[in-house]
Amino acid sequence: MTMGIEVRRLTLRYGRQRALEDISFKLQGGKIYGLLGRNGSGKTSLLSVLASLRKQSDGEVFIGGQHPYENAAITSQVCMVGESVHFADSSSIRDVLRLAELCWPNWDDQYASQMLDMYELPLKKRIHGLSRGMKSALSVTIGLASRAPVTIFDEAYIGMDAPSRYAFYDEVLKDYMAHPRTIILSSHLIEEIENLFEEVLILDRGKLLIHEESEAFRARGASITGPEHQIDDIASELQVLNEQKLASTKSVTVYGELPAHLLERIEREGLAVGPVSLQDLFVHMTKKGAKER
Ligand SMILES: Nc1ncnc2c1ncn2[C@@H]1O[C@H](COP(=O)(O)OP(=O)(O)OP(=O)(O)O)[C@@H](O)[C@H]1O
Repeated sequence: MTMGIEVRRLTLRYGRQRALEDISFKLQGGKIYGLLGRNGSGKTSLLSVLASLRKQSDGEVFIGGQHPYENAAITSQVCMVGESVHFADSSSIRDVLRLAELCWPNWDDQYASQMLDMYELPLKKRIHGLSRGMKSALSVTIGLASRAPVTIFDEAYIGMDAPSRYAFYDEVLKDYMAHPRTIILSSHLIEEIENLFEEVLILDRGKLLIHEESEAFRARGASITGPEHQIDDIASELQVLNEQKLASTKSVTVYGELPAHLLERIEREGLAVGPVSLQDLFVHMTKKGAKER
């Protein structure tokens, strides 16, 4: 079962501090979405509103066509997990699983046990005895085993070591193929995870900067390298995100479709054109001083 999400003119304030400002987007659902943004850009705030952990100050949110806040029919269909689980320290992993089973009707206990075996987490272990990485592993286990139609991982895997994270990425894809649903992953480890994203949303200082299919977004970025004067001339017609110079050679990262006459010129003059990673696009677009698009 998949559920779409629609956000209309969403604003969230904490007292006088505005964390999200006039955000609108529509997610068709049944896809893996990446939510990116620098520290403090509003990712957790947005995800908390989607998971009904907070109520927006203005605007509307629809999940499966309904307002989710204090709506049990929807909140039981949404599971958001963060870096560690919010259960009493004295609870055992077994207690946590029993609670999770009560929260999410699609909970798959057998699958949760498989995940716990994979992460070598014994059921009798108590939360206070778990390392940071183990708490993350328990968190992602809950997220995946919830089989919630909207499953949200807010930096949930950040505390895990690289082999555990890669095992999680594999598991997300496998489980999503077997049980298609709407999965949202927020992450700072973009290079590791970007191949999972079908669509990407980028928040910048509380505003939605980009919402696009990942491939289309990546395809808009290019790096062009060659002699400085030629590159400067070409770049003057393009939106330049970044420049690097080494002796008389210059490389620019540009954003936007390259017009045919520039492509011809680049080929004629033997300049090098290469792709730009999603991470590089993100870094250049959200760095301090980057122009608002
Ligand atoms: N409980 C709160 N009370 C007041 N301000 C808050 C609260 N939670 C977040 N904020 C502020 O709201 C803004 C967005 O924070 P949020 O945690 O949503 O960002 P984030 O993108 O998840 O950041 P990070 O990547 O660092 O986790 C920040 O300016 C933050 O200081």
